[in-house]
Amino acid sequence: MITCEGLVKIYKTDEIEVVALQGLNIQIDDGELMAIIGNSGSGKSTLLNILGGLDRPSAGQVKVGDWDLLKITDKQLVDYKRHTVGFIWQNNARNLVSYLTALENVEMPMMLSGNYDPAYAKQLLDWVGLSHRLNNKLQELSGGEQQRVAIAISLANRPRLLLADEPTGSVDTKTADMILSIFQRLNKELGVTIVIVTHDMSMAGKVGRVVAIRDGMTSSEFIARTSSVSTIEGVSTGLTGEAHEEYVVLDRAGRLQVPKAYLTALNINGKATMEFDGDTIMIKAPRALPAMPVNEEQDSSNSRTVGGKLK
Ligand SMILES: Nc1ncnc2c1ncn2[C@@H]1O[C@H](COP(=O)(O)OP(=O)(O)OP(=O)(O)O)[C@@H](O)[C@H]1O
Repeated sequence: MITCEGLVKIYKTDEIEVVALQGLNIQIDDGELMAIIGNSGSGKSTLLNILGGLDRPSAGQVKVGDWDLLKITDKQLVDYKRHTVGFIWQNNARNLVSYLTALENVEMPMMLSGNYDPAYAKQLLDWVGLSHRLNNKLQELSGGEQQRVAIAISLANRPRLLLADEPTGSVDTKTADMILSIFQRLNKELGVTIVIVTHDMSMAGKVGRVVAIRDGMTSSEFIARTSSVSTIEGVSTGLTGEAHEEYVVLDRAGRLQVPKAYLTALNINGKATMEFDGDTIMIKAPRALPAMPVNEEQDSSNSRTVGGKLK
């Protein structure tokens, strides 16, 4: 469904250029429910905004279904945003109108896109567990309920791809769990592909695949299996090794990102040696250069040797 290869995003502000994505590769399958994690500033939201058509890539390849988001025209982008992709933000006020009811909020985007379908609007609210709140105004709903309305709205135009940026960022654990189970249900019943950007490691741990982004590139991947406690750069991810296996990501040219903590621990800076013993690849700090041979006779007379020759 989604292919990004060598994806680059550069923000230019006055004289400063920020490289938010520097050659990112990621593949997301049709019907997948997956999460993207990474430290603040690693480029998660930038990636999501590009996939959602809210921001333009600078270079590289980014395809969603049949759409090429690097080459897409402004007119096509409107169509893409209206029909292919749905968005959920942490701050759900962006999606909702407080003086309308939950049902009206879901119906509104349907009307705007010419696909008014009140039965489907009710069905969506039922799926997110709000069939008893259809006619309540948004301001009468709790934060968690409003977030569930936002999920229903994001699906109003039957998108194939749902992008969620910190969807559980402002709700309690119980509501976060409920939101995740709604995602699981929608993914299963509608087959919609769901990409969640999150800091919430417990949420990440409950999806099939987690991709970690570091410095604007994909660094490692965690694939669900059945078991160990994993860490990324010494920070516990909350992804239990019992449930996830960690893989380092290699691009097509064989490049990989080595965590900064490992490089610092080995004092590797700029260069390293790599050895292959038929089974394992070892990356080591370069060996110290062999000491120059010293001519004792000359040494005692305080002369220096260079390459074994007297100077
Ligand atoms: N509109 C912008 N103009 C300039 N720089 C930007 C802009 N948006 C993001 N950046 C920069 O790009 C980098 C990546 O930002 P991004 O918001 O994608 O990170 P993030 O991983 O989502 O962080 P967070 O978890 O804090 O939201 C950061 O250095 C950020 O300062």
